[in-house]
Amino acid sequence: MSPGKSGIHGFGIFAKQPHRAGDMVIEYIGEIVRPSVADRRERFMYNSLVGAGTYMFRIDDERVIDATRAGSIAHLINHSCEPNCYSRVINANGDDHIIIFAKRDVKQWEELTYDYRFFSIDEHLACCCGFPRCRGVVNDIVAEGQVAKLHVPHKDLIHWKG
Ligand SMILES: C[S@@+](CC[C@H](N)C(=O)[O-])C[C@H]1O[C@@H](n2cnc3c(N)ncnc32)[C@H](O)[C@@H]1O
Repeated sequence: MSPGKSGIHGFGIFAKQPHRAGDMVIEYIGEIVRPSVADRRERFMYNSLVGAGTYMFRIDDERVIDATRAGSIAHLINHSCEPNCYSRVINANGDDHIIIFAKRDVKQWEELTYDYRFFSIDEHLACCCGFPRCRGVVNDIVAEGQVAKLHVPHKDLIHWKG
């Protein structure tokens, strides 16, 4: 794998060798922190770095991998709504690992991508993947829709019957 200028955003990661569907491609490595720590770092430290993206991978509600200052080049993999890779949490000997697998056969020098399923009901990140089925945002709009249904606007409570 090799970093290079991406057609999607900034720098991305390109396959030096072809991969077969299902191959393990790379592990996403970094420092494991609580979501509150990741939020603070993003807001007060990383947002001020010129041209920096977000190098955070949310494992679950309690753990985020911060790959900004430590980790593998996997942190440069861009998002696509029609990706050639996907991520999975794999438990080995009691430790969780984020592994990026090939979703289909990947040709040499293709840019590697996965679906970030970025979750935020406050912030929408416009997607530049350029694929025909691009949903327009990097966000996971299905999950957001489910959470949004649980949020009843205050004005609706006046006539709310439960
Ligand atoms: C982990 S970085 C990926 C590497 C990034 N391209 C760079 O040069 O630093 C994640 C950031 O890249 C940008 N990004 C990745 N995929 C994107 C996409 N499909 N559309 C728009 N921005 C994207 C967003 O700013 C996101 O926060």
